Amino acid sequence: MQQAATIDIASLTKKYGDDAVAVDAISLKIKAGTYCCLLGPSGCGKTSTLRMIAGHETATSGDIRLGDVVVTDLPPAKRQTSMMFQSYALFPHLDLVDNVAFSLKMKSVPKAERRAKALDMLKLMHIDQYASRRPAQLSGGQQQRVALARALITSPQALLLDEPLSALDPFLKVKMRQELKRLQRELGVTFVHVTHSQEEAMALADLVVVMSNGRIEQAAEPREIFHRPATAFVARFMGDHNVLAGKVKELDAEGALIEAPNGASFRIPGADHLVVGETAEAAVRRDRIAIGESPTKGLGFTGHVRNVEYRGGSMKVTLDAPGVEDFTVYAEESAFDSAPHEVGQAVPLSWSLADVHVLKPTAH
Ligand SMILES: Nc1ncnc2c1ncn2[C@@H]1O[C@H](COP(=O)(O)OP(=O)(O)OP(=O)(O)O)[C@@H](O)[C@H]1O
Repeated sequence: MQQAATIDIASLTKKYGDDAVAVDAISLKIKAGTYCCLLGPSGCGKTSTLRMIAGHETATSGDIRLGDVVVTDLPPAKRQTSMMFQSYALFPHLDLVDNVAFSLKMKSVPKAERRAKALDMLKLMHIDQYASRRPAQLSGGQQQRVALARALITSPQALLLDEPLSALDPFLKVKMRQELKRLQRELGVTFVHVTHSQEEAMALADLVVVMSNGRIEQAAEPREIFHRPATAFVARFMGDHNVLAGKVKELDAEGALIEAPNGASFRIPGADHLVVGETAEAAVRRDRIAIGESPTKGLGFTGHVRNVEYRGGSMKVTLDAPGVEDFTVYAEESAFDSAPHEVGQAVPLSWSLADVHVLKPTAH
């Protein structure tokens, strides 16, 4: 059984050249035995962060600790981490046992011992029956299991995975996702997994780290990210909220009234950082909005239906209104069917104040 280590990242920065800041002074603690997903759109800095943890990229400034050891300037082989690459990077001319045993060979572990250990790892990944095959004789999912076995054979304290599921078809993706979770649970090792898929991060992670523009927007458990997105970026990126934005017009005991451009106004709950005259943002869950019920003042508006899509079990209704961009409602299928709405139709939308969540100002 591997020993897990806490990964402690302090003010870590990566610059490529003089002005391209890929990772901008991020700090993050990933406790030992955590399944952590680094999530964000292309170019947000997640791979650079992972590669700095692995030692495949140098840090421009800041520190990385693995357990009690500052590893920032150590070469990859000295870090007790192991990385699994997107391309699997298997040796085509070696059978599975030799592929998996390769790093032990580099460490001069005797042949019988390294082959026995490789076979154990293939058993752990449920592919020992193919031990004498070469990678080309395996499916994509099986090749990935070999790559995982190879990454785990050195008993790393942390396993680093760069988009490990992106090459698989959707069915296999879900199956391998369950395998990764099982493996992490059984081994108890710290996993850091880079993905651009919200669904993948929500399904796998104990800790989801949402990144944008080289910074961390929010690091929290999946349910916290879903129910309480910290910023407008997280609310929009996770895709289950609408963001309402405008200037604070009035503050009272119950909250605030914000005025969106073009005159629409909305009520939001109170928050310490709200100041009259300054910009405020709030999120409303897409599945908590009623279509067809006239709103209480400030808790809804009248929108024009722009598009209706079937999602299976619910409809995705996109609406436009002055001062409101890209407003989306997930309407339960039978409710929608009992009062269907056509494209172009004007419909009242409403929600309750309890379903409005105030967002923090975005960090940049
Ligand atoms: N070797 C490099 N030289 C110069 N710029 C780089 C290099 N590697 C990455 N970058 C830049 O740094 C930024 C962050 O890249 P990074 O690969 O870390 O992002 P990412 O979130 O992993 O993106 P993706 O999901 O597309 O892989 C991007 O703007 C990218 O263009």
